[in-house]
Amino acid sequence: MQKTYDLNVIKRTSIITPDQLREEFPMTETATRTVMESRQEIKDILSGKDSRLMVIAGPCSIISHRQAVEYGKRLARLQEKIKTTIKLVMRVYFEKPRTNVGFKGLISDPHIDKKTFDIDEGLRKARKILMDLNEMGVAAGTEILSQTAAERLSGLIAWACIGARTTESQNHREWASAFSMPVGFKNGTDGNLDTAINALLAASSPQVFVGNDPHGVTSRVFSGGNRYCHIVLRGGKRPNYDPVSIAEAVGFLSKYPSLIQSVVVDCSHKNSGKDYRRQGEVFNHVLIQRMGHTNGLSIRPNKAICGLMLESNIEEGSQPFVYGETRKEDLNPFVSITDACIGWEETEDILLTAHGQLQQKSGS
Ligand SMILES: O=C[C@H](O)[C@H](O)COP(=O)(O)O
Ligand SMILES: C=C(OP(=O)(O)O)C(=O)O
Repeated sequence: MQKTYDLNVIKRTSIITPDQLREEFPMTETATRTVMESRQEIKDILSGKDSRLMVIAGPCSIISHRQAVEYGKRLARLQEKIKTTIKLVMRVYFEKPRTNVGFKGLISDPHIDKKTFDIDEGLRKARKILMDLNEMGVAAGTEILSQTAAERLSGLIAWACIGARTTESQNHREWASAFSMPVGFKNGTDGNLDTAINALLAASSPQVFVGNDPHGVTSRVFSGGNRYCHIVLRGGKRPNYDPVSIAEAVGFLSKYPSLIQSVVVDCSHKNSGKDYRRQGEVFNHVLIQRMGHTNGLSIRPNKAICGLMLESNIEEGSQPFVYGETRKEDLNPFVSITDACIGWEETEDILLTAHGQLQQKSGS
């Protein structure tokens, strides 16, 4: 018989199972504490029990252990200084959803050579980075793009995000309904809010879907529904961090009282017009909306704004990178090879200033 399937498959190789990876990098008490406490803090912020602001800050993509740990150390020191007003979560993004083609992140290609695609090594690197960050007390946030990564790493994640390109995907909504951590859904790439609201409705409901058990065996999964799914505004055809757009999102959410009524605003992507230098301006604009009347301006506080996201790296901007041509050894690990980011100094400045303002506001 002529073969009718797999005609475009060149080869298959097996990958490490969730159990095997967890055995190689077992949880520690400190890491467990970081994950569980951070998840609870984030849940409390989302539901309004904790009045602090959540800020998810970190590189567009993680490209090395050295970069992740160096950024994490700085974030941990900063967290100590601003912990009374801001809960920091580090962007630890190992999977990049591309508009068409390109580097898909450290898990897909840890040697960044467009040749080896050593996914086992990528998963090991990712788990080691997450272990080390959690050991340092840094809460990790990541985009979940594949079920494979979710099943192997989710125990180390405090906050997860479903990106603009996958918010409409039924599979991603199903996985989110089973996740143990709060999950943000971005609005669609065109700015569509319906997609994100439908995602929240689906992910907060119990679901039955096909997944894998800890040994990697295909199984039916029965999920309970995730009560802590929320919307992340990232702009689309136009930015959506202005008061009218945020009011529109909050108004839309209010039709579904069982959903989280707070929103997180991504200062990057289409909210900054993909110009990293504008992130600080977007951040401050949203902070004023959240705090309300400040410096003589008459603005009502918008408590529905519970979080902000910054794409920030150790050094600002991005570096020249041609996937498959630029050698990993020639890359500066502290500069982005995907979206351009603000640098550490600016990040620290934005967050310390915000802390000062929030402190002043709560004291007034
Ligand atoms: O945050 C990252 C990018 O915006 C996203 O992965 C899309 O990137 P691309 O349009 O360069 O493929
Ligand atoms: C890809 C990202 O964002 P978005 O889904 O909003 O494009 C990201 O945050 O890295």
